[in-house]
Amino acid sequence: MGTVVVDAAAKKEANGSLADLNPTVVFVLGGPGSGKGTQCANVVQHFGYTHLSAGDLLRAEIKSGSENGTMISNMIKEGKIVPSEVTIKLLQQAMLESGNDKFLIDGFPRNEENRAAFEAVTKIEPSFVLFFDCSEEEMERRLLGRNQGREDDNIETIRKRFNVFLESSLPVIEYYNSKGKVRKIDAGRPVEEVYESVKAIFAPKNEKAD
Ligand SMILES: Nc1ncnc2c1ncn2[C@@H]1O[C@H](COP(=O)(O)OP(=O)(O)O)[C@@H](O)[C@H]1O
Ligand SMILES: Nc1ccn([C@@H]2O[C@H](COP(=O)(O)OP(=O)(O)O)[C@@H](O)[C@H]2O)c(=O)n1
Repeated sequence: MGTVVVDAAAKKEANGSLADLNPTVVFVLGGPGSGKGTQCANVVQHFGYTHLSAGDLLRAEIKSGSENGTMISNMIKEGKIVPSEVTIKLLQQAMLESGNDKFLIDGFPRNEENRAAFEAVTKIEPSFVLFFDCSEEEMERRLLGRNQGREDDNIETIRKRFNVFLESSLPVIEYYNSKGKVRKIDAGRPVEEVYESVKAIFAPKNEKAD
């Protein structure tokens, strides 16, 4: 009971401060292994955004020994999407702690529940949505070669993640597309070529970025 009260108070405080911040948010979406994290690192270097990967925040939460750790770990091993409440809280905290007001939110929202809950809780609308479009064949090759020791980068979980992407995440991209917010990138090319396209979206016209 005590925990619930503390959580509600923390949530209220986080929302108040986030609303004051009026942050710029870009959602970075695409299938597993499409290169979201790789390209976000480039954007951070050149355009001053803070990169928040929902997956990284969830993995850090497991490592921190949080009471949700086991549940999150089991969901990630199954390629399932963790309840929005958990992920949104981590995103809100990370945004407030960053000291920045420009964010690349990577791998979120991954389903309709994520999308609607984030909008309802934070009142934040993304400026636009970067969509890394890549074939499953290429994504599978990249995930199997990623070598980060991730428990979900095995062929069985990869197939489950692809299904979740098709069934739950693509509809979110379609939703934003209907609002004219999607910037689609052909992510099947080499890293440097993909970045050229990404850069063109962030760089103000007639100005050069490194
Ligand atoms: N354009 C690319 N061509 C080839 N390999 C890539 C490319 N972009 C990323 N990779 C590699 O593919 C793997 C998955 O990329 P990552 O950025 O982690 O994807 P995501 O964040 O979408 O899951 C990593 O090992 C990364 O080095
Ligand atoms: N919004 C999110 C993002 C990730 N996740 C979980 O974290 C896993 C890994 O996501 P990730 O974004 O780090 O990695 P990729 O699947 O994109 O390679 C997903 O398969 C989900 O189990 C989630 O539950 N909710």
